[in-house]
Amino acid sequence: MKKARLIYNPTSGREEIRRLLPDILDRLDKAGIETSCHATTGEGDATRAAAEACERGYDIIIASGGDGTLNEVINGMAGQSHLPPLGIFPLGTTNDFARAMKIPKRWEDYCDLIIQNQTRPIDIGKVNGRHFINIAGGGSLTELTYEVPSRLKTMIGQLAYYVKGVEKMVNLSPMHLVIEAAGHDTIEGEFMMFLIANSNSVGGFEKLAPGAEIDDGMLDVIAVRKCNLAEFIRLVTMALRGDHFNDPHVVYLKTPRMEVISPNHVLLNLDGELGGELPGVFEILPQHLRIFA
Ligand SMILES: Nc1ncnc2c1ncn2[C@@H]1O[C@H](COP(=O)(O)OP(=O)(O)OP(=O)(O)O)[C@@H](O)[C@H]1O
Repeated sequence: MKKARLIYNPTSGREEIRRLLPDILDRLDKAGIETSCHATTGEGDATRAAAEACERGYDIIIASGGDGTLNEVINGMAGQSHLPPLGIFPLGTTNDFARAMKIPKRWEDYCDLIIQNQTRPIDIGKVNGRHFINIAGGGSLTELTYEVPSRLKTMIGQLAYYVKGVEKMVNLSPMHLVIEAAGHDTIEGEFMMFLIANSNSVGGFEKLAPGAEIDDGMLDVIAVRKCNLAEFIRLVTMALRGDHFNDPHVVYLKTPRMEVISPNHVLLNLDGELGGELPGVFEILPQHLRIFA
């Protein structure tokens, strides 16, 4: 019998996990996967629970929640000597990573993937001792993901981000950045935002970093040079179609390692959560984890 640890955020998304849990446990159990659960209690708890599950030698870890919960779980796992494969039930408001990995929406189908032990290796991003699985970024617009209150997300879902996004866009301000990426010349200037993608699905923009592959050992960097609000909105609409790469405001590069410094106070967003601030050394941990996908 295999042993799995299911770490779930009971408050994620529309709180569906409470209803699904007995059926998930039953399906796994019947297939020989004995699963115990840990319900998270607040910030940082999923990280502690995931680290403990590695230390206790579980065969499988499963994270249930949104991108925030997933980020906490991989932060508990990264660097552990015993690294079991990770399953993901994407039950948050935003599930960018699961979308990028084409994780089945039906929980039954995903249980079957776990039961069949279908895994693939994935890279993990790291900056200043913290990890991200999908995306890192900086600039005032990227702050919106942690400014949206959880209650509002439970009530109106993705719409909560659009409401806040419009509010933030009106107040966009540039920052000065020096970007030193391995294999590239130094880039310096005024920027509105920068994003560092590990997968190709970011904030619902599936064509933002089409070249980003989850296991290529590379970070895909997209930085937007200073522009006015009208130009920025035009860029966002171009990004929806994947046409933004030809715009002179957009810097795009691939690198395994990059240092970013700024004289401004720039907060970092890691998978939608607040993740410290610049300066930052971003690097990739190639094929560090295996996920069921
Ligand atoms: N019991 C809890 N009560 C309140 N907050 C919690 C609890 N457990 C975990 N959290 C916090 O909730 C945060 C966000 O959760 P999560 O990402 O799973 O889903 P979400 O809020 O639906 O939306 P999103 O996917 O957009 O982040 C986590 O980073 C975690 O710190």
